[in-house]
Amino acid sequence: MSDDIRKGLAGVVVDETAISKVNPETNSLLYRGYPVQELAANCTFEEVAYLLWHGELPTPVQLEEFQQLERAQRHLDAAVKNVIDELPVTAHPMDVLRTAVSVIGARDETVPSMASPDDREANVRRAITLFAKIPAIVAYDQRRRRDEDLVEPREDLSYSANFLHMTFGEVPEMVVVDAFDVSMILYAEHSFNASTFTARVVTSTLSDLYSAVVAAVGALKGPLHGGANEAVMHVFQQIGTADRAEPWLENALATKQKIMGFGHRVYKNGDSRVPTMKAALDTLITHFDRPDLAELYDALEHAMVSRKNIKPNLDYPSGPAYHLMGFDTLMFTPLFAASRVTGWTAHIIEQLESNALIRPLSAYTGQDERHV
Ligand SMILES: CC(=O)SCCNC(=O)CCNC(=O)[C@H](O)C(C)(C)COP(=O)(O)OP(=O)(O)OC[C@H]1O[C@@H](n2cnc3c(N)ncnc32)[C@H](O)[C@@H]1OP(=O)(O)O
Ligand SMILES: O=C([O-])CC(=O)C(=O)O
Repeated sequence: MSDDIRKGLAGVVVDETAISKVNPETNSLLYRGYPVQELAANCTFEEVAYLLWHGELPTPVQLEEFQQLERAQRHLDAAVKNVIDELPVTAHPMDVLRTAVSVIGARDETVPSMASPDDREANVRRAITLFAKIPAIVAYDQRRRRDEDLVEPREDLSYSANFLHMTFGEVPEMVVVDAFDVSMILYAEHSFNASTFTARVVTSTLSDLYSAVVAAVGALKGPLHGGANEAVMHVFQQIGTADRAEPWLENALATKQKIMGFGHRVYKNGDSRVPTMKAALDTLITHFDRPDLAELYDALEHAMVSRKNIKPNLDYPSGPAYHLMGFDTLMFTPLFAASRVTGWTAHIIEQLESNALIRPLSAYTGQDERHV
């Protein structure tokens, strides 16, 4: 292969962004200049979503306005519910989410048939709509799989408390709500990752915001990206107990398996978000009295680091954290999507503000010219 080819675009800088900075040298992540750890410690997910779209944290008045807009749109529309009801429970929840977002987009009459690329305000409005409605879709999908009825949203609750209320029919203790909110903040944005880049490619053709988000959901589903948080839990279930982690890993590596929740395209020395999510997981482990899970987590991490020197990524602590919160394993990647829709839509808006069609070249390796 020619040296000019950068398989998987590894190491290629394709555009500028002012939304987030991933720095593997300092192992840091900034959203609009703020370290993500500081945002997780001091802000709510609603404030972080506002920051990603607008570039600044909201004033109290701006936050109030945003919350009113968001809380008023939290219900699941009948048309979307009917489409979900038609889908078999064998469908992966990411397929359900992808379909539901597509329905919301097709029903939004404000989407111009000929793209009007620079309508920032309309796109922020659409982003807030998806931000508000995705929790209802995800919560309802988990409930219908458990043969439970839909739970209506509550406007008096924060984003995270309401998400958990719609999923479980009650607001759990604050320690759970806080851990969930931290996970939403950490998952919100990560520069040109595969799903965000997908959204930017779709946007670059002057397609609409919903089409870009639908495509991004599809990209996030794969186990090399967002699907890894679900896969981590399957791995934990397969291994069972801490003493089995090392032999399990030996066998998995001998059969050339990728170990889910480990490794990263950009961070080669650990993921900047892991310590914060691991602290949230530890709080849940103490709260639910599950030292066995902590032992398994540590044993697999230790085995992987000693054997391959490959460190965990964010999906490694978030998988077991969502498990302890009570989510079904299949729902983990939609939770990632519920958060990342903020980053995706911020990038869609940024792409439109300085658009160039994304269309790379390829080196042809097929047949020389021939004739029929
Ligand atoms: C929030 C997120 O989306 S983070 C990513 C979530 N995805 C996962 O957890 C899936 C598991 N991880 C992986 O598959 C990879 O680490 C990726 C896809 C995330 C990154 O991959 P790349 O940057 O392409 O790394 P690359 O594949 O070049 O890996 C370099 C070497 O480390 C190995 N490696 C990397 N990650 C892993 C892993 N998780 N398990 C086993 N080996 C691994 C590769 O096999 C390769 O070895 P080789 O040189 O002997 O062939
Ligand atoms: O940046 C990446 O390639 C994957 C990732 O961690 C994310 O999207 O959060």
